[in-house]
Amino acid sequence: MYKILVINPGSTSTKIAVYEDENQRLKKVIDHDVNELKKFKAVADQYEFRKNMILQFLSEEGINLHSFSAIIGRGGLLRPIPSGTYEINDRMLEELRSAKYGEHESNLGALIANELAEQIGVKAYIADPVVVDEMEDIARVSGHPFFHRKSIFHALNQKAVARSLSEKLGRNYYDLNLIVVHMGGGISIGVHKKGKVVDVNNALDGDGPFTPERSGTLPLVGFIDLCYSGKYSEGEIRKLIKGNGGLIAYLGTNDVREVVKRIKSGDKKAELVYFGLIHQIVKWIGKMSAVLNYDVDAIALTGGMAYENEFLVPQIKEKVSFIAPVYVFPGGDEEKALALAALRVIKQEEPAKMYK
Ligand SMILES: Nc1ncnc2c1ncn2[C@@H]1O[C@H](COP(=O)(O)OP(=O)(O)O)[C@@H](O)[C@H]1O
Ligand SMILES: CCCC(=O)OP(=O)(O)O
Repeated sequence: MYKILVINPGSTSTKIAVYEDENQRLKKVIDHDVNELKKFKAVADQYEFRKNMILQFLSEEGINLHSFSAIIGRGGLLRPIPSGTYEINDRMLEELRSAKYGEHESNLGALIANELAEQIGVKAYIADPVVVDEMEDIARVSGHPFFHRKSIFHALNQKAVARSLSEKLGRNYYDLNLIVVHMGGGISIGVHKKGKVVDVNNALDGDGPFTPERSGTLPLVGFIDLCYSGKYSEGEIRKLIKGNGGLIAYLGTNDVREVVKRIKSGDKKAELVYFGLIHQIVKWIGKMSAVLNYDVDAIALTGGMAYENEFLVPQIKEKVSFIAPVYVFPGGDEEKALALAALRVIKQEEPAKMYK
């Protein structure tokens, strides 16, 4: 029996799971309050905070770190790479520590997994990091040669949910055209064309619908005016795109449950903003369906927001069901996907890829 520790840091939560072979024994989702995370200037500064939460969870559950056969973390911002399971190496660690390809909480997954694995002398891995790139060249054209559209998204959960959906449909993932909508701290809408994510919004860098904590695509000229207004530092402007954008900017919270509560108590501003967010998600589903010539076999809704059944799921279903049937995978399958990825490698069913 192999015992796997799964570490999944997201922008609004830390998820931890313990697997014994294919079976989930424990899982904990720790939601982070916006004000709690505000204390940290850079994502790397959250390292000890998030690591200690994981160690505290293990200690509360009476689990000895030495009992694990391997540790796997969510993979962060590296150079664009193919889907797969990667053994954590020095190059990867160095690039994540220095945020060479940018800052996101998923960068902490490999760093924490590596430190804990070293302590107990086992291997550490990541799988399907946020930089998995299967985009068609036509989707990279941005509108100006200075800029290229990039594939940065919830690759791990998008792939896991797409496979689960294919199974549910009794079809092969490589024969299907799917739209997968991951709605978490970031939101990505992926076009899965016969097993490849050929187009997706860059969920991190101001592209796509706004989110609980990101601005998504903004009106460009207004944005340039703001950059040159002298009112904001570069850091503040970057934060306005990621961290302090979206629901946080409008309503001061990244918690969709809190927004729903406010709407139900008659808060009209919360209603307008939240319905505006749903409106943007719907527009992106339509736009991405066009990439598939509207030949879409199914649409999947997933991520933490897909638990929201009062407004979000019904409104999206009402507006896009005519394109294809909508299936809901609340939360998603990230921890299971990570555990299975580690198991395939340690059982030698698949070789670990090397990040170069
Ligand atoms: N049961 C729920 N009902 C409504 N919204 C939820 C629920 N659980 C989580 N969310 C919302 O989902 C978002 C976080 O999604 P999640 O996939 O956990 O994100 P991340 O991995 O980026 O931290 C938050 O806005 C949170 O409020
Ligand atoms: C970096 C893209 C993936 C992403 O946005 O993840 P979170 O929703 O966990 O922030």
